[in-house]
Amino acid sequence: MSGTEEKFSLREVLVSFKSCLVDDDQDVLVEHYLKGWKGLVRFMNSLGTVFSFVSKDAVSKIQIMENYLSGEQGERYRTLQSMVEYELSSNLVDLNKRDNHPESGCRTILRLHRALRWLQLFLEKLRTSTEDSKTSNLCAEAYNDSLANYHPWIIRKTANLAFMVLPARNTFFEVMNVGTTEEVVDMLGEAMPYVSNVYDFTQELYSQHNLLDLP
Ligand SMILES: CCCCCCCC/C=C\CCCCCCCC(=O)N[C@@H](COP(=O)(O)O)[C@H](O)/C=C/CCCCCCCCCCCCC
Repeated sequence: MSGTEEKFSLREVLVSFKSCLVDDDQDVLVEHYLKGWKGLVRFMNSLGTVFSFVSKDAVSKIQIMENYLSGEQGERYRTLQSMVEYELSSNLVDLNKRDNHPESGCRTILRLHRALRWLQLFLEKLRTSTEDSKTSNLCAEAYNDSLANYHPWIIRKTANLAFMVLPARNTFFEVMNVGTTEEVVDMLGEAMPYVSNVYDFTQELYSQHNLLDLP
């Protein structure tokens, strides 16, 4: 990582996912949701260029959402609930095939939401891992049980190859900039419920509106 880039901090990511839940966990602030993802992308960038195909995709999806947020209809994109209501009522979502609205907020968030399930599984595996656990195995298991179900063979293959160069658990924990292994494990335990609440809320919202299979 270059000296000018901000260092990853797991604490910051935790704060973002914590602060994106509002109205008694009944809504999610898009700005803070994206901030959480930006922090995670910073972490991934610090792991080297082998993950750049992943971070490029995440960055482009974050950018799509930031453009909506800073656009004329920005207020409609303030929360996930308001975004879904606005885009559906204005016919701005391609429901069956990509057509006039290939980059709707709803489909873009769905891609990140599916990745959040991977993150949830991966963080839990890291939290309960032992000293001899291999991060590459933990990451691959989490991926194959979640996001891989939505990816074509070539992406699954490339992702599984990239996982093989993930650093060892100790190094991985160091890059998180939290402190000792015990402190990392504690912080992961603290972070999990927030990530899960964000995931569960989004899943329920998308399920209610039949948005879980957007093309
Ligand atoms: C506490 C720190 C530990 C964990 C840190 C994790 C950092 C992860 C940061 C970002 C995660 C990646 C987010 C990827 C979003 C992927 C969205 C997606 O599924 N996109 C595909 C579909 O999009 P459309 O074509 O329909 O627009 C797209 O085709 C994907 C392309 C890229 C490949 C995605 C592979 C995903 C692997 C996820 C594991 C990342 C490994 C990071 C290792 C720490």
